[in-house]
Amino acid sequence: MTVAGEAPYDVLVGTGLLGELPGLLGERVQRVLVVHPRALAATGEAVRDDLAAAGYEAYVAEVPDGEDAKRAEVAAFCWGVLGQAGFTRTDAVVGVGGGAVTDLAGFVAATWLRGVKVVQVPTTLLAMVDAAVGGKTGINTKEGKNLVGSFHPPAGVLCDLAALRTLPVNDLVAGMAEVVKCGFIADPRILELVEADPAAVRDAGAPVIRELVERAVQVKADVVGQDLRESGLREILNYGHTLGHAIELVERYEWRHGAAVSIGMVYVAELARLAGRLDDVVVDRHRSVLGAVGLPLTYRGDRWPQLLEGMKRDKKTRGDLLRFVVLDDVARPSRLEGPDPSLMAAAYSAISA
Ligand SMILES: NC(=O)c1ccc[n+]([C@@H]2O[C@H](COP(=O)([O-])OP(=O)(O)OC[C@H]3O[C@@H](n4cnc5c(N)ncnc54)[C@H](O)[C@@H]3O)[C@@H](O)[C@H]2O)c1
Ligand SMILES: O=C(O)C(=O)C[C@@H](O)[C@H](O)[C@H](O)COP(=O)(O)O
Ligand SMILES: [Zn+2]
Repeated sequence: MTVAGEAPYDVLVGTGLLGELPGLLGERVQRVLVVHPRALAATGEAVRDDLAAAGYEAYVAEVPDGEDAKRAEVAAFCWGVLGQAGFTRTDAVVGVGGGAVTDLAGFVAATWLRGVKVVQVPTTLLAMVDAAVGGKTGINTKEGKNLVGSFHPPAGVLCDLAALRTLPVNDLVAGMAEVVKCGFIADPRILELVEADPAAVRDAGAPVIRELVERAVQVKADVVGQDLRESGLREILNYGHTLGHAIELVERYEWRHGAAVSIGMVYVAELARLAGRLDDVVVDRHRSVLGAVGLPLTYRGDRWPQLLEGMKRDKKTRGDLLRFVVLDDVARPSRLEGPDPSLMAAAYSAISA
């Protein structure tokens, strides 16, 4: 499918797609840096070798696994490789990995010479349906998630479903949180598919995975195609992330993003219920769908002050005004601005373990 915008690009979903990479890189590219995590060293090197065989001057930058990749020091390491190899504005970066690496690779591409091309090759479910698509790039700081970054859309995205075969089940399940998010904010068919066979969605080889990926990517593409820079509509993709990112911060980035977002969605559903915006049936559906997939629904009850502090740094906050994406119903996202502190605390009590 194609993502609309100033420079439209394709997101390819299928198996055995790596041969499409030169086509997505386009005509003038001479040098390519493949950024990959340590866990995917063999894949990263194979992509580098394929590119070299196709005539590119190809390099690799091996970076740490998971959130450890999203640090300024790691971006600086990648800039060093680009500088040493003499990358110019017609050269390119390829991100091969999960969302942490595609966020980093996108950020490195966005900042090198003020912007060079990036093609994303996501290898986790979460990166396929969310992180690699849409051009949000970034790194963390000790104060919060993704606090440094830019909007830098890729030139193309290759979702090769074969990569999911080696993904640990807990990472597959974490990716399902963003898939379910797309179900709640825009495409209820996703919820029906998950509800019909929750066990299947924990199996990377199940046929339903492809439809779920395609549907979630379509939701994301529709949104970012209209609002790349998050001036309004795009905020709906942040459903569950206000508390979710605060949990990640409190947990020192040791939690999976999807697990934190799952709790964040249950929290904000409870908040919407308490604000009189969402009925019990939809709130309960959050718990049943996310729980059936194996995602967490509760969080420790003794962390409210830290979480509140973390939520103040959410990018949807304006001045002192906390803002949440809430649902008025399934597929009817809306905003809740500056909720009463007692309401926010009560919603926290409702999700406390
Ligand atoms: N830019 C966006 O729009 C956006 C959207 C959603 C999430 N994100 C970001 O994405 C990150 C989470 O991404 P994630 O869930 O993919 O986690 P991740 O990138 O941390 O990957 C999880 C683990 O799986 C390993 N891995 C990756 N592919 C593998 C494979 N095929 N087989 C075996 N192991 C593999 C990684 O090395 C890592 O250890 C967070 O930093 C989040 O903030 C960004
Ligand atoms: O693409 C978006 O926009 C999103 O909000 C998708 C989220 O799933 C993703 O985690 C994103 O990185 C969060 O962005 P942030 O602006 O809240 O840091
Ligand atoms: Zn997310």
